[in-house]
Amino acid sequence: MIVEAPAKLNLSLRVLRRRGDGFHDIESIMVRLPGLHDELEIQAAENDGFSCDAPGVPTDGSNLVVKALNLFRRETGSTDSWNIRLTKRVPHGAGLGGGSSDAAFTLQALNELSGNPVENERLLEIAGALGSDVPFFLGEEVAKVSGRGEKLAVCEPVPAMPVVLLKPSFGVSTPGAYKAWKDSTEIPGIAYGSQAMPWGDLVNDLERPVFAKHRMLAEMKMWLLERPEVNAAIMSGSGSTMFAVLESPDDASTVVGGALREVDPTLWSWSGWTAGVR
Ligand SMILES: C[C@@](CO)(OP(=O)(O)O)[C@H](O)COP(=O)(O)OP(=O)(O)OC[C@H]1O[C@@H](n2ccc(N)nc2=O)[C@H](O)[C@@H]1O
Ligand SMILES: Nc1ncnc2c1ncn2[C@@H]1O[C@H](COP(=O)(O)OP(=O)(O)O)[C@@H](O)[C@H]1O
Repeated sequence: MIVEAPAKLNLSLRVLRRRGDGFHDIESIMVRLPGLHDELEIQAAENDGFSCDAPGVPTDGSNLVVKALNLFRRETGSTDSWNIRLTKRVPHGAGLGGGSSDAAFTLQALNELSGNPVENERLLEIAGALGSDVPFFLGEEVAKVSGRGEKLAVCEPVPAMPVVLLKPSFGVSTPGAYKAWKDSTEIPGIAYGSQAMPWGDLVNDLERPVFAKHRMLAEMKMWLLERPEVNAAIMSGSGSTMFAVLESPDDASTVVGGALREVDPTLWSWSGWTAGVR
């Protein structure tokens, strides 16, 4: 079976409080990016096998795909062997949820290939044990999430938006971003406030700690906001991807070209649509 595991964007991300268990309560509107996805090839085999083509992504038991397989086995008591090949297209440490998506779609595919022994509700619980972002990928294309991110609620429809993604060569550690949130301060002159969109507000409370550590992300945001083609610009999740909502999809190459010339010639970029009603 070949499965596509799409990336996500956080259109809004509010950090409410630090909890006793070390996690933070959040509220976030998350959308899938249907055009940007990893690929998982999962086949029954004589012996277990796992490979991943991306340097820097672990291929041992710490890979979220392997963790998902192990949890699925523990849940079902199955001793079946699987060969899993992961082709990464979503950059990691990027705030795009690539690893979480891989985990969710591995769980879903294993369940399907095994004749659906695990009920949906339970699959969502297992997903939550793998990571706060994992349940989202088992739900709708757009959702309002809360708790540490594992509670899903149906969201008012969000229109699909043309976006460009710009990711510098470095990644950002999610635990590090949350840890620095409480005591972080704003850089003067940088716009952190909500950006009103017809469907709601675009905002990210993790910009404050992450920009304090990576000033170039704050500068990239301001550069994007100055472009006439850009309606709004914000960081996704804990970064390091910045995304811009465009006036028109035809503007993508102008914005990406300008960013490569004027901001960072090594930027990774992607343009396409978010999920939603077009
Ligand atoms: C910030 C977000 C926004 O969608 O995405 P990414 O930037 O990672 O894509 C998520 O909250 C990331 O979720 P996820 O990547 O699944 O995090 P987890 O594996 O559950 O947690 C990793 C670590 O991040 C911190 N963490 C995570 C989620 C949360 N609500 N509060 C936290 O404090 C904790 O220190 C935790 O040990
Ligand atoms: N299948 C996977 N894909 C990507 N990263 C993974 C995977 N499994 C484990 N990881 C580890 O998780 C880290 C965060 O990856 P990822 O979920 O893609 O980023 P983000 O938290 O920015 O959404 C990576 O740097 C890597 O070390």
